[in-house]
Amino acid sequence: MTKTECLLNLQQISWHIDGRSVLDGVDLRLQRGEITTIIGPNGAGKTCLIRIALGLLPASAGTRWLAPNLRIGYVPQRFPINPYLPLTVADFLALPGPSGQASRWWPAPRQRYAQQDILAALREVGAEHLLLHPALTLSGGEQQRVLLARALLRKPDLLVLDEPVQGVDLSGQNELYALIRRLRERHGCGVLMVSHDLHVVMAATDQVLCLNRHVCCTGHPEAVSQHPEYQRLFGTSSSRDLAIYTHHHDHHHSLQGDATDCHAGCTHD
Ligand SMILES: Nc1ncnc2c1ncn2[C@@H]1O[C@H](COP(=O)(O)OP(=O)(O)OP(=O)(O)O)[C@@H](O)[C@H]1O
Repeated sequence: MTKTECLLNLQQISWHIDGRSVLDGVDLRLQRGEITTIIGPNGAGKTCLIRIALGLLPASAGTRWLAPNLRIGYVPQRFPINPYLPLTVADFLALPGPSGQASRWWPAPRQRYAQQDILAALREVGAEHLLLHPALTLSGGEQQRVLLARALLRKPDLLVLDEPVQGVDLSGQNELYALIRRLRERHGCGVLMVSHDLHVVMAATDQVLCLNRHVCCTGHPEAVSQHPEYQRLFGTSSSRDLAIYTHHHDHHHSLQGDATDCHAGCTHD
């Protein structure tokens, strides 16, 4: 595994619907081992961009490149379970998952997951105790852990999460982001996620892409929070409040995340 291995490269992606431009000329590049978070206001095109990255939505223009044989684990915004199906968490995780590409004529082949893999995935996300719970009665944070376990069963090179902390309280959000960081380290995967504001992701992400139909700004979260486009979208108070979430160090970052004035004794914590 190399740190600079590119997993996903979207170039000049545009998407139009009903004569309306939803995404316009968006670039996004993600490396193995890196966490990139897409932020932006409601309707900014975050979910559409994720769906284009996943290949679920064809772009109107631009190119999408994935590393060969890339395995993607996807954690959707909502729990994809029919309310009339009384599944336990174990039943849900045992549903066969795709194990290859769909062709024009045939759906993707599916694979069954072994019991020990299901248990290991649940253990990894701290949700082993939920094995026999009815899937539909889980809390927001429990649902996200179970969906993460499901994504891990694919042994992903790239984890894609659409608003993973939606409906989760603040301490639960911090726990979930810490879990995502641990999974990135343990599996050496890349992570692409959507979030609504930079506040909670500040300490959890390497790169931020601030989207509002086009890319407003992109780079290290600290640098993005100072960018005029970010402040115009989220207000200047939002970047002031970020100070409490910032990790402490004694140098600054460029938009690319490089330390601009790092000296021999400077520190990160
Ligand atoms: N299938 C579709 N048909 C028509 N319009 C669509 C379709 N899918 C998305 N849109 C529109 O595209 C825009 C961007 O939607 P998207 O779901 O990507 O926004 P978002 O940034 O994820 O928003 P939110 O933060 O509210 O989840 C919205 O105005 C939405 O109504």
